[in-house]
Amino acid sequence: MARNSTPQLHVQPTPEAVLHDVARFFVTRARQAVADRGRFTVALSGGSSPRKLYELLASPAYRTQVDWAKAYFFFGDERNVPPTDAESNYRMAAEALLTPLGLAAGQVFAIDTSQGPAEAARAYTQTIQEFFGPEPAIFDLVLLGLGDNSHTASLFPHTPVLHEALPAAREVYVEEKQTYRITLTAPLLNQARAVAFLVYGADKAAAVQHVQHGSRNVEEFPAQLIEPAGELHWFLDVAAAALLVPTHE
Ligand SMILES: O=C1O[C@H](COP(=O)(O)O)[C@@H](O)[C@H](O)[C@H]1O
Repeated sequence: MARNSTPQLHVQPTPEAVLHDVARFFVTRARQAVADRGRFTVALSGGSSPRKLYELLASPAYRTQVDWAKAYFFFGDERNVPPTDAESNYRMAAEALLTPLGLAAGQVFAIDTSQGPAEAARAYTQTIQEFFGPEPAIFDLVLLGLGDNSHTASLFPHTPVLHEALPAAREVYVEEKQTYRITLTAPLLNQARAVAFLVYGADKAAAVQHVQHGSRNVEEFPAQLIEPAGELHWFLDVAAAALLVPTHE
């Protein structure tokens, strides 16, 4: 598949400004997708960084700008916990965005962890295939975060899922956290029309630098696997961008 993944950098002075930048990008992509294809499909990220973005999207300033009835929400990864658990990516997104928007049940596709990680991954692969039908599963937008160890979604360093060649969901045992997670594979994430990383804070600066400018080593820096067929955007604050060499455009 042709790659179009020269990263487009969007650097803002504060995390709050970055969040507004991503919210505007989200709205633009949602409106464009609905105009072009009649619906908007998005894979949400988890962890701590996106909660404020989701709250912003549900706030009056942004929620009126999207036809949410035509939006379909998936998850890039999930922890192997019930949806009520404080660690659940679904719970975070539901509290901050999905419940406030009052979406219909058929618009939100959570990863069902009730049967264990392997079955969760198998079932989620099937859920995605059934939603997209015979067409390739191409999300209009994939939101991603970046761990300070350069993981993204739940593509963690030195895990077998980094070598998965199929566009699918897979379980992964994360040694450093002594737990399973479920993640979309890099080939599936890379089918997206647009991928947007949201990264802020000085603790992420080294990972940002390694992923973007380090020598290629996907075992150490799994986010280097993200080379989408569509656009690749990095939304950073100055602290997270601090180790990038400035370029003059
Ligand atoms: O574990 C996760 O971490 C990454 C990065 O999260 P952050 O808390 O450092 O912002 C995130 O992309 C992923 O979805 C999440 O499960």
